Amino acid sequence: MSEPTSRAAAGARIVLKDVTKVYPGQPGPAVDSFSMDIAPGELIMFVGPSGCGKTTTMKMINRIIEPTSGSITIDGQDILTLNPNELRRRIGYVIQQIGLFPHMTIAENIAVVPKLLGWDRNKIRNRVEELLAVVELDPKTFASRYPRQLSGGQQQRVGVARALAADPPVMLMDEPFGATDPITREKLQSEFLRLQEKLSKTIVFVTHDFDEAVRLGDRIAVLSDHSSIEQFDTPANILANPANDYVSQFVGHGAALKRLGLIPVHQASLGPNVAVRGAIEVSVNDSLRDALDALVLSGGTPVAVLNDQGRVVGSIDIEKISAVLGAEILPPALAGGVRP
Ligand SMILES: Nc1ncnc2c1ncn2[C@@H]1O[C@H](COP(=O)(O)OP(=O)(O)OP(=O)(O)O)[C@@H](O)[C@H]1O
Repeated sequence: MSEPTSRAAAGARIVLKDVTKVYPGQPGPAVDSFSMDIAPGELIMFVGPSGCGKTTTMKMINRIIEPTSGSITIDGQDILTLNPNELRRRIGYVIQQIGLFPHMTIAENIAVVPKLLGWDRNKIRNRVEELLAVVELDPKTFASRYPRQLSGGQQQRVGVARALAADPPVMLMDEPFGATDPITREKLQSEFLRLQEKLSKTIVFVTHDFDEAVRLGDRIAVLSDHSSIEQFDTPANILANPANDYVSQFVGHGAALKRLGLIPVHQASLGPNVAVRGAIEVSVNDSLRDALDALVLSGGTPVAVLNDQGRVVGSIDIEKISAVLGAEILPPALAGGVRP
């Protein structure tokens, strides 16, 4: 198991120790002795098949489900000693079904927790406007609309804004983008990543989708039945070294390509400058997967790499990409096949 990833953070540390849940009348535990240490500001993905216990594990953190045994602390405080309502106000919660109140406007939906906390009207209004802007919905257009007057993706953004309203240190997200189409989903994921860069919440995020876990997670917990942790590590480490066959199955095909998607071009040692021809070029901040795409389009000819100012700072070819991953990833025949 890897060390928690470091990120200067506003979030809280969450420690689960031997947490078990046995539902009444069930022969075995849904979650069996689950332990995990989550650092402040980490974005942790729970990924696993339907029924393995992801949601049950997550919902014990805000006590929507009460643990049968074990302990959960947030910044050292045992959650069982806190009033559940107070606990839930300190934890943002976003679910796939969104759960906006249909008879309330968007502004009123976002204001639910601040109102419970007794904020004054001005403070609430300012916060609502700020949050709508954060999730890229124009307050003038959207504040007074009702949920049914928004698209699914827009409603999901409101769900995120509502969970952020009281600036909780912890967020729990249960398949939040699961019901959206692939394009909206990718957009919401990118927005969410940008947001997390700024906010550094501690986030537990449940998904079925391993690619989503790779894209978003600081660390991924691959879970099997009873919430058993098969591997808990960074996306790059899981892709490079799946712990067992179960994890390999989850990673699926194309592990090398997925890894390339995580590594920026500037981590490769670049070749000599080449002239920019047409649109086939990449930025130092693009991923090596983008660079590979560009190389396919260029027919294997080295592709120019541009810096933030648009100046050519070098070139990239298949061998430079392969060198970053390690020689074993691309078989020599393939690497040789596209050599210019
Ligand atoms: N209220 C309940 N009473 C009895 N059994 C339950 C209850 N809720 C969940 N379970 C069972 O506990 C196990 C774990 O369920 P859980 O919802 O945590 O899984 P999951 O991994 O989140 O699944 P999914 O991805 O389908 O949401 C399942 O076998 C499920 O049938």
